[in-house]
Amino acid sequence: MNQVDFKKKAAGEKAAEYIQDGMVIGLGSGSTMYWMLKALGQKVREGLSIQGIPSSIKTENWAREFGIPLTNFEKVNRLDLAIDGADEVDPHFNLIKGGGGSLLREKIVDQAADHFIVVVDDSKLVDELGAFPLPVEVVSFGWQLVKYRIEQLGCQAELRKRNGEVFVTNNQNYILDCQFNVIKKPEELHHKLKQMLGVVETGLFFNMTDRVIIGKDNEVKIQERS
Ligand SMILES: O=C[C@H](O)[C@H](O)[C@H](O)COP(=O)(O)O
Repeated sequence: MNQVDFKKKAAGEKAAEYIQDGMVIGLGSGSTMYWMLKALGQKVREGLSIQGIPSSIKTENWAREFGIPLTNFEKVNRLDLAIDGADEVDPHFNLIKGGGGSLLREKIVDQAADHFIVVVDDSKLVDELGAFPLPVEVVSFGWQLVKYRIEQLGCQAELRKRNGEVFVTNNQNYILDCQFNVIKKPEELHHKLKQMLGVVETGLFFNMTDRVIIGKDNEVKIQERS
């Protein structure tokens, strides 16, 4: 395991400690969450009684592999806690998410929770968002037009591809990765983007995070919303 994975593992395992008996948990996506899910699976085997709602097909598969009981929004309409990774975290707890393409389901799950914990390694901490290209989920029809309009806001947008093929989200949409370099006003940018027909959701998460658990070289640091 490399040093970054080690930090992700430490943050993910720490987050699992916040899960209490009887809770319904939002299960975020990504490689840091893998470690949280693995640790949670162990707790379930030891007798912890919880249910989770996964925010991606990959997370659902991992949760099943680790024996985590699952539920869905047909059965519950609020969650006690959501835990999720992030691609960037600024000092105000604004986030960029969606590096793995799961931002829409993540936002639905994370917003439904009473409390929201973010798990990251320390490379994700930034002074200002925007060096990481902002993922924006768009409908496939007319994506070129949406790309053109987004670029008028001052970024370079690129249709996400994986192995030469267009990347399709779990919701059958496309992702435009928008290189802004610096995002001065995340909330304002989010609203501008959401007004564009064809934009489904943005990877900007704000006013949601209560706690950030950060895996560092030899420790795990916890920052709480002040
Ligand atoms: O779509 C993916 C999610 O927003 C992830 O939570 C985010 O990309 C962080 O992933 P990782 O923990 O693998 O760096």
